Amino acid sequence: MILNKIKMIDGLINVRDIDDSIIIDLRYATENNFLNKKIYDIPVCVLQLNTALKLSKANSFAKDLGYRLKVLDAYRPLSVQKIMWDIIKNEDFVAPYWRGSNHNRGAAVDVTLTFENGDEILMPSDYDEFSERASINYKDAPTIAIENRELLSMIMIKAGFLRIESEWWHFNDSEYEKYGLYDISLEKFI
Ligand SMILES: C[C@@H](N)C(=O)N[C@H](C)C(=O)O
Ligand SMILES: [Zn+2]
Repeated sequence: MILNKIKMIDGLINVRDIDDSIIIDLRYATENNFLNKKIYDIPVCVLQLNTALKLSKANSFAKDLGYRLKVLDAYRPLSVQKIMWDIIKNEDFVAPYWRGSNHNRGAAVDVTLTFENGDEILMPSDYDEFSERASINYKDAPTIAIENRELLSMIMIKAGFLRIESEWWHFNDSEYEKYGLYDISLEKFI
């Protein structure tokens, strides 16, 4: 990887430029999401360079254990945060656009784990299932699902991320405060 050859805008880069072994399935670039609406024009996974390097490290840890990381969301332009907020308007599930989300900084990722063949492992809830089952404290799920949730958390924390209480799939870069909120279109990164 030659870092000075990578296209970078405000510290943000295309994750594919540093690691092509991470599975990327940006759900908001499809209709397979809680809005049933495609709100990203193109499926480009963008993060702050240092956040992307941490994610790559997490993917290596996962591979050492026989798994792979699958990214469900990464950098989200601020104007898309407003679209989401206008539909949901519930701070438990969507950060208000005037405060911004760590996704708008390119310093948060939504991830799960897959087996080596790419099949997702069982978790206590679906992605973006906004219920008590999404909480990292939810205990009334099959033991294997709880173990899988904790394995994902162990991998991400070891790589430099922090978890949040309400969503098992969401991880903030521990250094998210270094970054601003951006409204750069995903197309700029291809
Ligand atoms: C919408 C959901 N995937 C999400 O990202 N929620 C958090 C709270 C956010 O908007 O930052
Ligand atoms: Zn998230």
